[in-house]
Amino acid sequence: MDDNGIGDSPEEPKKGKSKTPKKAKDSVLKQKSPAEFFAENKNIAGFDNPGKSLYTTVRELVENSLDSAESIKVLPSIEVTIEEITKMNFNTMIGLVDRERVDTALYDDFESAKAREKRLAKEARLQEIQAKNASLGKKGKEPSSNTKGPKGRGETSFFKVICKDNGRGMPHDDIPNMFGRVLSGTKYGLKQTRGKFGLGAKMALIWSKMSTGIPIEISSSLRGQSYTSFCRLDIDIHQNIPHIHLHEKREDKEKWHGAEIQVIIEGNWTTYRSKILHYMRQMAVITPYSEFLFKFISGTADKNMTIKFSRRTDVMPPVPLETKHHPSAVDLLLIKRLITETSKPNLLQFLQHEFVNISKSHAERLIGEMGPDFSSKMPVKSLTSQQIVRIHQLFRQAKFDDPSGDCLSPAGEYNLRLGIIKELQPEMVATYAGSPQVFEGHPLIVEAGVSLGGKDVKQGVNIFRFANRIPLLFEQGADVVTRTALKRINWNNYKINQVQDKIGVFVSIVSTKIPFKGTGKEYIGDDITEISTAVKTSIQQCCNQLKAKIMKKLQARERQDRKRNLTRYIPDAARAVYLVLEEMARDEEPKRRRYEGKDAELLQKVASEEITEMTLRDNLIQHVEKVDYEMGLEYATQNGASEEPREDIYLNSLENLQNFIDFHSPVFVFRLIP
Ligand SMILES: Nc1ncnc2c1ncn2[C@@H]1O[C@H](COP(=O)(O)OP(=O)(O)OP(=O)(O)O)[C@@H](O)[C@H]1O
Repeated sequence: MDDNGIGDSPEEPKKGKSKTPKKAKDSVLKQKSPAEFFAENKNIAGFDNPGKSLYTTVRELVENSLDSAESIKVLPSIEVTIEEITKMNFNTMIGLVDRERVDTALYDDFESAKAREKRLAKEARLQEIQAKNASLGKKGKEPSSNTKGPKGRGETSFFKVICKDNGRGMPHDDIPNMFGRVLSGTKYGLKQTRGKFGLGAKMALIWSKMSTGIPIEISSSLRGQSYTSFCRLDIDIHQNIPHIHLHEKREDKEKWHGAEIQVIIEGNWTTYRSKILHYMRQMAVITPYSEFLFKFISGTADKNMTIKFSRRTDVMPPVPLETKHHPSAVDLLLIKRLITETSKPNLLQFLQHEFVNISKSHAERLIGEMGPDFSSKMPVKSLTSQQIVRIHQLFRQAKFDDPSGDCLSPAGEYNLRLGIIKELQPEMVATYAGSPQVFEGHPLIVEAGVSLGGKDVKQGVNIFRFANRIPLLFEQGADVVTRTALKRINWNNYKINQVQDKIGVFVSIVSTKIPFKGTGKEYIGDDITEISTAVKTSIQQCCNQLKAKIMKKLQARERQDRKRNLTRYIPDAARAVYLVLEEMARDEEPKRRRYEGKDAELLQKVASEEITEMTLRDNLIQHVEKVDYEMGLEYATQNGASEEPREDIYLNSLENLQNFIDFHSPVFVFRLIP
């Protein structure tokens, strides 16, 4: 067996074992395996083109690593390396001799002399503009990739992607199926996880098979295991089974637990570099308890990069719990499956234990409602198809309490706020965690953050979307968060200027079922009222908090302006008043009006220069200070504060067994870890 696995013909599946039924000679009917289907329609899983495939591969591997570390409550430490492989190295890897081009015009990136001349002229013009901009201190646009050279697919090249984590690892015998059988995974239960379909890692493998033909390599070790599993495999697309090249146990010298996956694929770093970096950055925002080390290695030193996203907190959100189905969310097929799988002997226990929100007495009432053919003690496995339909109909019509959000693990306001502050350093930020909602029987929690100002934030609304703690970067326009933020929030109402202010909108949705459009997990549609309403409410709640702060700021500024204006007129006013008083004090006796009491005393003091222009000026300044202070106090009192403006702090409920306490305030969330 050679080392790279290419050209191996290991453990060929036995012929005639295919499940495809024999077909009549003239039949045109064909079957497709899931692997074949996804290989032919890889765009629906986010593998649209080489660049996007590189992005999706990184994403799938990182998300698996996070799921894995979080599942054993270990703070994730993840290393992602993308190594560019030149065509020559790639050919050497697979044992292909590099060949010089002979007929250059045969190639897609061939450039005629005329086209070359035109391109060079364009480049020269661009360079001139850039030099001009640079001399004026302006930041010019980066040249677009198509001005760099002749057109063509030449931009794409090969990459080794390695993702190493400190997670759970995988059982030795399960590895081939986990990576080499489409639609196999450990996350199918009713639980909030990033992975769901049992597809992502296999798609990376299918793409490597399609683009480079080099198998995937997996190293893994379970906690406390004395060896490391190593597996090199590819996939038999036609039969949807793993094609194992090497599967062995190796000595684990480091006592490491986790997984390291290596895949060699075609990709495009130039066009997807910023998306990949954005993804890593946003992942760091939503999982500040993780540590990521991202490396890009290439033959060109100035392209290389190492970015460390440090851990900002040691507290992870609690591990999401597996839950049972809600009666309103099951279909006939699912009820039948639950009946087949249940260990409960009778109908009463089946209803009571296999679903949420059905107590014993409730189950008895439901059975009574099903009719005389049903009884509590009847064996659940004896139910006929018609009887199951009756149960299904009743589940549809009866009312049940909503599922609770206890099984969910939202990012938490603390993490969200920490991430926003770390990432954007805004001038103001507000966060809000909504109460659990329900969509088709699945609990759902929406959390939001709205920030104003900050570094590297564009004017207008900047949207950051997360679902089950995955950043969503594509299909932004159609997403429920974008639509809600741009169309259903009247920013003016909150004293925020939608066009001029730098607004950051962060929305994180967690659920046991995120209704993504497509398997690519790129966006959540805008057609689910429960979700769009919850998103709108959460953003509005943040805006309300911001409005209070903005109003305070505006009022403070108004006060300052008023004070500044009054102070500006004091010297003129003091001089004018003093001149009048001086005139009055100097008037000759007969002409002089008689002044009495305080007036006479004042004029006397002016005449004796006990009161001068400066005295008036000082008194006016003191008066303005006094009025300003009184107005400030009055405002603070109106707003519920006695002396200094005060803000409420409250304690979170301790019921859900989290070993920390959050102090919430409009200006901060403070986490106390006992
Ligand atoms: N780094 C890892 N550590 C531990 N287990 C892993 C790792 N990567 C993959 N697995 C296992 O392999 C299974 C298949 O992974 P795959 O990415 O194909 O699907 P998924 O994560 O279950 O779902 P999705 O297609 O939605 O991402 C996972 O369910 C998990 O059990």
